[in-house]
Amino acid sequence: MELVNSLEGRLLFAVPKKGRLNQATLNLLEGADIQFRRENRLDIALVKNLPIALIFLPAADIPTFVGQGRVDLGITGWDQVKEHDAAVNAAAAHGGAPAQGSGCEMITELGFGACKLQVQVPEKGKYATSADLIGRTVGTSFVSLTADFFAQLEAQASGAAAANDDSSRPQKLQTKIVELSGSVEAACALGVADGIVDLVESGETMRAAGLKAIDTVVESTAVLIKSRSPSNPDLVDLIASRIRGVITAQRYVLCQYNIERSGVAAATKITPGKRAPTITSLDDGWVAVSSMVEKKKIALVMDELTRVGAHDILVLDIHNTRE
Ligand SMILES: Nc1ncnc2c1ncn2[C@@H]1O[C@H](COP(=O)(O)OP(=O)(O)OP(=O)(O)O)[C@@H](O)[C@H]1O
Ligand SMILES: O=P(O)(O)OC[C@H]1O[C@H](OP(=O)(O)OP(=O)(O)O)[C@H](O)[C@@H]1O
Repeated sequence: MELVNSLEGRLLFAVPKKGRLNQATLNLLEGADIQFRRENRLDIALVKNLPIALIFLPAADIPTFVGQGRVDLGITGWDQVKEHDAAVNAAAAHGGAPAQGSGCEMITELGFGACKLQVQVPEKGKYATSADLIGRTVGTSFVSLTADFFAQLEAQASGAAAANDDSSRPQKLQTKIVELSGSVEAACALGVADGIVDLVESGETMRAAGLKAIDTVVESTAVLIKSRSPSNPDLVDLIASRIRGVITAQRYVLCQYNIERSGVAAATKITPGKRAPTITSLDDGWVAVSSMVEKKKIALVMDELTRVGAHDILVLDIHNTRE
């Protein structure tokens, strides 16, 4: 109770308490110098160097807390935000109200937790397209997105205008959606469902279960989200800017090289930098160039730089950045 009282005046920031997004989120917080010590089993941690409290929650619940404005900021999967959105809109439609959305605003993608929510069916089974599953049973943890997806398919199949908003979800879906909380891939083999809607990253889980993907419902990455009216907008901006800086540092390396002035135009085409390269004059008509390069492209960039006459090419890790 004492800890709950000490939340007064602090920006509340929800982070995944376990699962796929937990470790990458903790690394991001460390990079953004958000210092805290989490007591054993406690789901609230006070940040030592900023007026922030971290709230450790399941990734699936974070859009609810942020959407209702109970928590100011959150990190979760875009799939979870869209699922919450779909659930809120379906509930509003059920009560006869217009779609109102989840109340979560995306600030930035975070560059980890990439996966796709996909329709999957047995590899050697009789279903080839998602439309073949209309009227059948589909297992998923994402019941609202799945219901919307099949509502659209059913509307298209019945010749009705494509349903773009959730309020046009038919009262009674022909397709039966079965809610499963995990190990969804087991549902087809065990006869619980004809197809599933589940997350795919490498595809290993899917293939091991003898399934194949036939459609994509949502493409997802981890995102930083905020509520519509956060308690301290300046602090939200500060955190967003620190986090963007860390993400950029993770994505880029600094490439430095020397080249004769006559080769600079060709070389800086290869390394244009994030904004522009830094060029410093050296003696004897040579220049030193320093430029940010995407980590995943650096080997090719070094090959090309060598080809246009660059020397002494160095690649340095970037610890942090700020725009
Ligand atoms: N294989 C994956 N690769 C990349 N990101 C994933 C993967 N699986 C899940 N995610 C992302 O991580 C989020 C949380 O999934 P995760 O399975 O870790 O949840 P969890 O909180 O541990 O819940 P559960 O108890 O249902 O497993 C997902 O919503 C998705 O955005
Ligand atoms: O395509 P892949 O790389 O194999 O990843 C996909 C799997 O990862 C997630 O599950 P997770 O392992 O987090 O456990 P869960 O099934 O308990 O949610 C997801 O639900 C899939 O099952």
